[in-house]
Amino acid sequence: MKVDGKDWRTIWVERLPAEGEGGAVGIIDQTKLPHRLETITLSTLDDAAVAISDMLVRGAPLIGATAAYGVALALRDDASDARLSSAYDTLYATRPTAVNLRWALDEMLGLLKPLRHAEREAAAWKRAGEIANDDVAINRQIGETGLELIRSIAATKKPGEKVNILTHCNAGWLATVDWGTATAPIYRAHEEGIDIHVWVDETRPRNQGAYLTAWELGKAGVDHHLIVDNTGGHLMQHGMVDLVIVGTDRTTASGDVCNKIGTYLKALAAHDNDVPFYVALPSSTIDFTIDSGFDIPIEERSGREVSIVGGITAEGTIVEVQISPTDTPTANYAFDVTPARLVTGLITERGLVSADRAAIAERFQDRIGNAA
Ligand SMILES: CSC[C@H]1O[C@H](OP(=O)(O)O)[C@H](O)[C@@H]1O
Repeated sequence: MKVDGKDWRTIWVERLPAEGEGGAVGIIDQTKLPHRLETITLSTLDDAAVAISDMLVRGAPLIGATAAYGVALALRDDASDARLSSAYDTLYATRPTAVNLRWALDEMLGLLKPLRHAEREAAAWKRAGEIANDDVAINRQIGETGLELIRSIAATKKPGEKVNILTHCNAGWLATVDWGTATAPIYRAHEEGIDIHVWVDETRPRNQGAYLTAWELGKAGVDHHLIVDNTGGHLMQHGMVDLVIVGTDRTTASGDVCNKIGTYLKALAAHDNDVPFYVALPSSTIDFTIDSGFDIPIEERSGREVSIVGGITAEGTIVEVQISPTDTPTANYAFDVTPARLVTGLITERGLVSADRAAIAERFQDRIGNAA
């Protein structure tokens, strides 16, 4: 995506492995946004694992791509079965909810295991690059699918009226290699000159909406307003939301959607106010091995994320402040599950799909066969 005239991806190859020197990838350090656009270099397996667990990179597709490169980085000096297995386990343990992590690691292991050790490192870098490039193409296609949805709503508007879209957390290009999932239709509609406006949920406690989505949309010139998480229901009651589009970290074979905490409450409000509630996702985010969303592991993160917020002072200093009493106990569930019955449809790289087992199976039959 363009930022101040420069094309960016969230992750890129800085150096392919050459004689005696290992490869390296660059990432945007998303913990520094929106006030600093900083990059860092990952040159080891542990660099990649920490980048995922500490959320320097986050978002299901980007987690998958980073893990794929993490496997490639791991094979620099040792491409043995034991090293491959330990790399898988190290990366798999970083975060439990986004299924793209498992999908990418299974892709890498399935490719590399049968190869001779001497062939593995180069093959890993090649496959990781394909996963990253495929993500960009798939998200672009998700954008085309969602664009038709937005276009159909725009056709019902009077001149000067905007299509109002609400999104939760960050399912933007920062959550993927590029384009995003929920934002891909937004960016395509913006490119097509459709008059859109986005309500951006701040998305406590890590504020991916305030820190990341607001930054993305601002840089892209998309009209938007940042709102506190509890505003969405009020807006929907007053006809101020035409469409909700969110991302997902794992969607089941029956269409249950696991996404950032608070998504379920938005879906309830949308259902109660007859607002279309869509989920944008690549098929790599569908877990074909489970039906119930309640079988998805829900990450619990440090309570520090609840009681402390980061920001910038008037002098431009990045600070963190404690918002609760220092001894206040906290609970920090990072995701929730929206049952398929509350999902209007899935915006995928293969078009719109109903959030039900039969429709998903029909559209992705070829993927089911490969499921673990
Ligand atoms: C396109 S996946 C975006 C998805 O990932 C976010 O979670 P996190 O920032 O914790 O990785 C959030 O659930 C987004 O909807």
